[in-house]
Amino acid sequence: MDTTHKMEVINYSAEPLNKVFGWLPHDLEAERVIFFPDACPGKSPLPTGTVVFTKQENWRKFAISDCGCGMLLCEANLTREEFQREKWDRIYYDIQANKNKLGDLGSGNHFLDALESYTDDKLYFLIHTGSRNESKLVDDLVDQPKKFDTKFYDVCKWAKDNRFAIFKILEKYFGRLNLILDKNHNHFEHADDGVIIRKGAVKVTPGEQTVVPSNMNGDVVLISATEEVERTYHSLCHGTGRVMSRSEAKEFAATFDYDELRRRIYIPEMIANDNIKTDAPFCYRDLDSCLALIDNLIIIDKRFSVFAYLGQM
Ligand SMILES: Nc1nc2c(ncn2[C@@H]2O[C@H](COP(=O)(O)O)[C@@H](O)[C@H]2O)c(=O)[nH]1
Repeated sequence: MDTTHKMEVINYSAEPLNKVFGWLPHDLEAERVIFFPDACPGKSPLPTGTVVFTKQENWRKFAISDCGCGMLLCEANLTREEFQREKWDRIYYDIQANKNKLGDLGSGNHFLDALESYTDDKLYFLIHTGSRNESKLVDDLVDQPKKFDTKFYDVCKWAKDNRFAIFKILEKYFGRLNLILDKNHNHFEHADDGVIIRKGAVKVTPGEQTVVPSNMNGDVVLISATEEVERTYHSLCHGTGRVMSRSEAKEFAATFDYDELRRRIYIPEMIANDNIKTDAPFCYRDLDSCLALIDNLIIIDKRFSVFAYLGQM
């Protein structure tokens, strides 16, 4: 870390400041860094759940990895009772057939959930996926600003098209869907005299809605941003974040009750317990304690629970 560079830090996470600070790249020179409740280290240069405002010339190396990844929330013109497991199985095979092309959900933390609301009887879906291998196309361009920015926008467009390709597959089985929102949480934005990098964080203006999921067996909330998001470069978190690494999760998985999980949510049998062990519910933080940390930034509009899952395809 360049100790001569003064960096303002806002910590909305429950983690101690010295811990989250230690997750930042040693050569980052930021004016301001915001850690959200989902802050956690990952494979990318910046930790997940982070917003950075920097004037550093070579900032692009910090913006790479799963560029354009985001979440799409939509509503069916059907009731929850009209959901059919057979259709969910067929969606699994349709998505699997799209490996390495549009409509590829991918593995890791990416998922497709069927949701039910606590306040109405409608059927909802949440799609979380990104740019798959396309994202790597920007990695070698970090020292070529124009090419990097152009390719980055292309990759974000691909990631959005990817979510909409899955949306189309859902429509094939569940009829016309109404889009509620589609938000990219891995991107950059040129600002007046610097750049804002959002890693695992969405852009929101006051009054705008976004979605915060927690885990495959946890609740999801649709929230609106308050005026206070002016303080966070118009940003909010995109999840609750991991509490343990994938290797730690493998140890926990040995005693986890997958039968109980499968009784609570429908997971097609093609997805083995072993496949979901590093993304199982115990890997993630609790939703309500995360929301409490940002209660001045949000209004909760709607709450859902997950009742069917697809992932690790
Ligand atoms: N509803 C679900 N939420 C999930 C699932 N797996 C993870 N999560 C939450 O989403 C974010 C995704 O974050 P990312 O950093 O992996 O992009 C994560 O923070 C969890 O809170 C799931 O299967 N269903």
